[in-house]
Amino acid sequence: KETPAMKFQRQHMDPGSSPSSNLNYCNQMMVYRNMTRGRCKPVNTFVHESLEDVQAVCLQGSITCKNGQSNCHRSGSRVHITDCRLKGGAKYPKCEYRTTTKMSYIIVACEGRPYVPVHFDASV
Ligand SMILES: Nc1ncnc2c1ncn2[C@@H]1O[C@H](C(=O)NS(=O)(=O)C[C@H]2[C@@H](O)[C@H](n3ccc(=O)[nH]c3=O)O[C@@H]2CO)[C@@H](O)[C@H]1O
Repeated sequence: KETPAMKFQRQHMDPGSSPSSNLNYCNQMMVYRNMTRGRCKPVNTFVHESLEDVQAVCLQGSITCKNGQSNCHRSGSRVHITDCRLKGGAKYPKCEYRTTTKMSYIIVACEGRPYVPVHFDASV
């Protein structure tokens, strides 16, 4: 059974690739990481930093999440991310994404013991 922490890593971690100028990055990765089954996930961010560095975000001060919980944390510095956003005309099962690579602070929600990222809240 996939744990929330494993799901976070499947959906949001991609330390292996440097921010890609590959415009097909999202079209490929959203399929590889199983976010286009049954529906096209509308928005998804991949983080191009080590797992350790992203897990360390949980050690930052607590802030309020979009859903009102207070178990969110913002990264201490900007990190390399790629935002995948479903294109306007895209119709399931043809999930077509716009790939945008940038440096941003990330906000994640953390839970459990060990206290690790389980949800990507936003990039700012
Ligand atoms: N505080 C919490 N503490 C613990 N758990 C919490 C908490 N909050 C939610 N969960 C849980 O997380 C799960 C989950 O999938 N939440 S999700 O909002 O749909 C994820 C968003 C994100 O994947 C993506 N997105 C969005 C923006 C962006 O820049 N980049 C980007 O990738 O879009 C998705 C929809 O927005 C769900 O089980 C919920 O219960």
